[in-house]
Amino acid sequence: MSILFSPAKIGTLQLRNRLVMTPMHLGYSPKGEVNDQLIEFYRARARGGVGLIIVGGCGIDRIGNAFGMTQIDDDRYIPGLRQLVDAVHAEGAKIVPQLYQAGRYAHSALTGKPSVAPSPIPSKLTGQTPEELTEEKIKEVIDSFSNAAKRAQTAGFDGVEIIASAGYLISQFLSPVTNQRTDRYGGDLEARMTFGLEVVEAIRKAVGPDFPIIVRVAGNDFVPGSNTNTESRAFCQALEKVGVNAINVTGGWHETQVPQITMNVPPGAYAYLAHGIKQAVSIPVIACNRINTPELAENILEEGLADFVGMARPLLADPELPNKAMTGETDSIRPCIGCNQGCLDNIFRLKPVSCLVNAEAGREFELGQIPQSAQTQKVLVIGAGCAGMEFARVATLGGHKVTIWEESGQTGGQLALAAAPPDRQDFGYLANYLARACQKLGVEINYNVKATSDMILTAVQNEGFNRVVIATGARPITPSIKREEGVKVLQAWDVLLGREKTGQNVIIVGGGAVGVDTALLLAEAGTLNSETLRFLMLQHAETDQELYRLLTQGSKKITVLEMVKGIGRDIGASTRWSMLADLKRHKVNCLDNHTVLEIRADGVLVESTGDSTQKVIPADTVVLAIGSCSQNELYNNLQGKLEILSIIGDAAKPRKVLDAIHEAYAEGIK
Ligand SMILES: Cc1cc2nc3c(=O)[nH]c(=O)nc-3n(C[C@H](O)[C@H](O)[C@H](O)COP(=O)(O)OP(=O)(O)OC[C@H]3O[C@@H](n4cnc5c(N)ncnc54)[C@H](O)[C@@H]3O)c2cc1C
Ligand SMILES: Cc1cc2nc3c(=O)[nH]c(=O)nc-3n(C[C@H](O)[C@H](O)[C@H](O)COP(=O)(O)O)c2cc1C
Ligand code: SF4
Repeated sequence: MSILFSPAKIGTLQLRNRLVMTPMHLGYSPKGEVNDQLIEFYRARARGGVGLIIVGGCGIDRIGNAFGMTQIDDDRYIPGLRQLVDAVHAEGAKIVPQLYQAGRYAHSALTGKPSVAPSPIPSKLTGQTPEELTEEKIKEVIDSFSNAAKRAQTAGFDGVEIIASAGYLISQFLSPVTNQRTDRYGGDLEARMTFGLEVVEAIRKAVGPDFPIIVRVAGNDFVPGSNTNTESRAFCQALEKVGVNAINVTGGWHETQVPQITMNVPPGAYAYLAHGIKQAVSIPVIACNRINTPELAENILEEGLADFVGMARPLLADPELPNKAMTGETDSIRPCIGCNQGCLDNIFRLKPVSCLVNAEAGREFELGQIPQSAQTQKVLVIGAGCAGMEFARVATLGGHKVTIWEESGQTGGQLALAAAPPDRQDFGYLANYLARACQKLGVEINYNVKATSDMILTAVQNEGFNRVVIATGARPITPSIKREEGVKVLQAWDVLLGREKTGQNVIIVGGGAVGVDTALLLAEAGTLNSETLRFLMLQHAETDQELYRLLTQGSKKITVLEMVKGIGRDIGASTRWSMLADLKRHKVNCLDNHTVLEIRADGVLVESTGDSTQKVIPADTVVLAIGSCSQNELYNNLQGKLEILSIIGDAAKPRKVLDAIHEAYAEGIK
């Protein structure tokens, strides 16, 4: 019997299961309103079987909100909010809004007003200095919280969640780093809790004793000098005393230097934070962050680390995850791979949230169901990378019959390369999902078939294909750099796939994502593996310092050379900083603004863009990571010779997985 799918309560609120969709600010409400896009997004998640939906941050005022945020700061939003509630209720799920005030994380360029905070300490996120809240203004913010909660109740929501995590306003009051007040809101931990507790008390007064209140806390701020799980436990105990019904435990602040939700965070890594809180309170506790499979969720509940499990991005990636888990179809769940490329990176770019693996996310209203074709087409796809497979999946669902020819002996194409560096294995899960989906749908994949134009034309003639899709991807570029004999010159793709071995002194030419990936893979050589680390730690065999050195200092000397300014510029903002920090940790020498002039027997001759000085950097191996070019010859040769011919993914233009998947989806529903 599954614990995850057993009914449970938060206060008076009866839920059909213990899976909670944690809040995501989606950027779907340009004017703060509930609209069809938002309603259909959440309706799909409710239909998918989740127990409770927490609507992503809802602005309680106009000084602490963000772009495209759903607003709950005015009665005029109530009718729209009610429509949202009704849609979710009709699908059997419950729904609460998250009441959001960002404090010094709000940006004046978006709100039009200076941000506010307990103390005027510059924000690491915005670079702006907030205004210190006077006691009078504090009262106004508390009123905004309680008025918003009352509106939520009027709109028919099943409760509210208050955000006291991630470095937003309430966490700013809780932390000694951001709260330097000398009045009753500042000082020791008890005083710093005052604001948060007053918010809860005001809300409780506004909504009455039975309306469920959840508070989202940071299980550890992961900010030097700020609160840890110890202080968070004390806060949660105080929250329980003032009538909070559940605690939602997330990780650290946005400004933390400890990755929170990137691909390198091990699944379920932060469940221990929820457990720490659970040991201190008797109200239900929700564990979250990178809990990306139902099996892991079940395990967390089984081990007693929490009472509920939160998932945000896994439900963006696959709204049907709960239903699929309940019916034993876990292997058809489309996995969230923690890339952030469609979701969080979009928020940083002030764009609405989408998803790399799910082209429908955020477009449920616009797209509806995959249209069923009136006439079944026989389609030949060349290439079983993510573009070819996603096309095949979607076109088959639309009623077509698809055959794929794949040159190699496996599916996934470049996903195998993207998955090769340390902590990037999730790309492999996407490849596995697409291959399984194609297999289940009866897509015929013929391996070890290198298509030529003649073969395609013959197949079209003899086998009756009425449509051909070219999804042949890309190949790495070999630059025309002058080379002397003697230095080993390899392609990054071959190194990543283990087809070629480097020496000990390696220069990587190209500091984009592929160069960074390759450097991180090579930097692992000769470092401690996790099993040995665990053994040495348990035995107290080495000092922490020595273990850190052994984990980060491998056997190779690595230099990354980049012609223009900046390393890893094509990596999304939410992930780039963490990968650059890894390069630094591993002492990878990164030289941007350096052009390679020659590859010589003794190393590489480079010129600095700034002062045009030249030097030779010694190396025994040079690895090329300077980009890729489309494999579009088939398409070019076949143009005009076939009735319906198209080209998708990297074959059309080398880009990213998101582009390949979304383009394939669009082609698939044509
Ligand atoms: C090291 C590396 C890291 C990357 N990291 C990321 C990342 O972090 N995020 C991201 O979004 N993107 C990343 N990318 C880019 C991403 O992997 C590609 O954009 C995407 O996989 C392209 O998919 P595709 O299906 O269009 O092409 P491919 O994956 O190249 O697939 C093409 C397929 O066609 C087959 N094929 C080619 N010619 C023929 C033929 N004549 N007959 C039959 N079959 C043929 C190939 O064998 C291959 O399987 C990375 C790429 C690399 C190399
Ligand atoms: C695009 C995006 C927006 C988010 N917005 C919020 C938010 O408004 N409030 C909040 O508490 N957490 C927010 N989060 C954090 C998520 O609730 C969740 O804790 C995080 O994504 C990790 O969980 P997951 O791995 O299940 O996605 C957001 C996350 C993403 C990716
Ligand atoms: S974009 Fe990436 S991280 Fe975000 S939900 Fe989709 S797969 Fe997950």
